Amino acid sequence: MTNSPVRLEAVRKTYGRGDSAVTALDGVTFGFPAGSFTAVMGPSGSGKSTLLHCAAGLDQPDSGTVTLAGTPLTGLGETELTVLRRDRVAFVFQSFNLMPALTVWENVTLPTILAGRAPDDAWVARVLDRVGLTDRTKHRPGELSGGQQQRVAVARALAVRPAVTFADEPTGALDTQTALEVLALLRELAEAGQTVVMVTHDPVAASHADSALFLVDGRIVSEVDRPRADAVAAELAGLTGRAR
Ligand SMILES: Nc1ncnc2c1ncn2[C@@H]1O[C@H](COP(=O)(O)OP(=O)(O)OP(=O)(O)O)[C@@H](O)[C@H]1O
Repeated sequence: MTNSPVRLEAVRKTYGRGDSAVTALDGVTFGFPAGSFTAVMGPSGSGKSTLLHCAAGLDQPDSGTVTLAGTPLTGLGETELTVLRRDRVAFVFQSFNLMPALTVWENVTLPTILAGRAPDDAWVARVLDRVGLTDRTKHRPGELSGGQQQRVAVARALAVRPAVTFADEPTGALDTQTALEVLALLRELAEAGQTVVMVTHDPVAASHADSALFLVDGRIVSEVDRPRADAVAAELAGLTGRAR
């Protein structure tokens, strides 16, 4: 775990109090290796999104430590966290958070500009081509379909070429072909040395990752290397029976 851009140690997270308390993460220790593409899987309510949010510094664990891009998050102020997330991390979440007044091209290049760097126009054009939006670069989000907006969000994350990309169901709203292009782009990021952590319910999406990590009741219960879709589906079917 020495070279882990994302490391969790004994991370616990409980929501609510007393009788209604829910332990979402129950002592998770894991290091996501540099240059790896990991699918986080498990039954509904097993803690996948909570793990992603804690790992990305969007949510704070009750105990344990998270180290992101070499920086321990414990004790960081909101401003330091914001700068770390802006400069080193990309998010592909289901809520797209696109800027309605900006064009597709402007949305995709905004994080790089905010980080004080010049966008790599050739790379941005390539990413937009891969998500099938080359002819939409001057459109605004309101002029696009839901799936197209999600593709803009994916392109925006990939354009930054961050140290770590967190993706929550990145292919959920996409057609099969576009989903495959997005997964291939995530794979490319990992091959270029970046670290990709993807929450998904889809065994086919997980089969594009280097490994699949399985959660049950807030604990990591297994990991499958070079996951095949059928093996992932079988593992999930077995775990669903064990969930509370
Ligand atoms: N803000 C919250 N307040 C109270 N309970 C929460 C909150 N967020 C999550 N939980 C609970 O924590 C547990 C883990 O939730 P989490 O969203 O991490 O699961 P998940 O594996 O991502 O689920 P799904 O696959 O359904 O999206 C669940 O029991 C959930 O109800």
